Amino acid sequence: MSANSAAIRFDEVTLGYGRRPAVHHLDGEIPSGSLIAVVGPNGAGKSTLLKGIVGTLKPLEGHIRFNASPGIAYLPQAAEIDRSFPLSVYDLVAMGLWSRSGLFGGISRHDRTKIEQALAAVGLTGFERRPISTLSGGQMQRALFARLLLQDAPVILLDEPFTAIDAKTTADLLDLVRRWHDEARTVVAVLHDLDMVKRTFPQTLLIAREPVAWGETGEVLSPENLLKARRMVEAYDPHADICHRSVA
Ligand SMILES: Nc1ncnc2c1ncn2[C@@H]1O[C@H](COP(=O)(O)OP(=O)(O)OP(=O)(O)O)[C@@H](O)[C@H]1O
Repeated sequence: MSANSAAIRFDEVTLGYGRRPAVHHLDGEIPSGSLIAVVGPNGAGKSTLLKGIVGTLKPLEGHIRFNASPGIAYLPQAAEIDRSFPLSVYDLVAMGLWSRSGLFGGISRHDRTKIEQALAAVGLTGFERRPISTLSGGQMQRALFARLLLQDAPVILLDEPFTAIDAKTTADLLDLVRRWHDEARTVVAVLHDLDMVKRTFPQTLLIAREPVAWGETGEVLSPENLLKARRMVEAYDPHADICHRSVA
C-alpha cells in the first residue's frame, strides 16, 4: 500500500438501521497508515461507522471504498462478544489465522510458533488451555489483541478497546497499537478517553451523527467542537428519514 493513498474512502455515506439513518453525510478519506481516533458522545454513531467499514452494515446511501484488498481486523465492543462460548485461549487466538489458512486448513508448526509469539506479546503465556469464560476482562482483551496480531491485517478497527481495562493492561495494549502504526498499518479506534487520544492518536474524527471535525487531533478536539458535537447529538431526531442535503 503506498504511503499517501486512501485506505478507506467515504462517498456521501449514510449508515443506519432499517431506513433510519444513524450516521450521514460522511464524505472523506482515511489515508493509508493513519492512526486515527473516532470520538463523540454516546449515540453519535461511532460503532455504526465501524460496522459500515467492516461491511456488517451496508450503507443506505453512498459508497465505502477500499484500497485494493483491504483485509480488515475488527475488535467489537466487549459487550458484543459472547464469552460463554466453550473455547480455550489458544483456540480463540488461533482463529486469527483463519482468514489465511481457512477453517480446516490445519495448524502448521510455523503457525504454532506464531500463536505462541502472539500470546507472549500480550503477556498470556501459560493461559493456553484456559477456557475464555474464566478470563478477567483485561485478560480477555489481551487474548483478543493476540488474535488481532495473528490476523496481520493492513486495516485494524478497535471499538472502545480500553473501556473497563486497567492502566497496566491499557499501556501494554497501546504499545501494540503503536507497533501497528510503526508498521504502517491503518488503525481506527473508537475511544472516550480524550487525554489518551491527545497523547497517542495524531488524527481524530469527531462525530455526532455526521462528521463535526476531522483532521489533526489538537485542532479537532477544541472545546468549541466538543460542545457542538454534544449539541448536535442532543438535537438529532431519531425518527428522521434519510436527509438529502447537498454537499456544497
Ligand atoms: N442494531 C440497531 N438497531 C437500531 N438502532 C441502532 C442499532 N445499533 C445502534 N442503533 C442506533 O444508532 C445510533 C448510533 O449508535 P452507535 O452505537 O453507533 O453509537 P456510538 O457512538 O457507538 O455510542 P456509544 O458511545 O454509546 O457506544 C443510536 O441512536 C443507536 O440507538
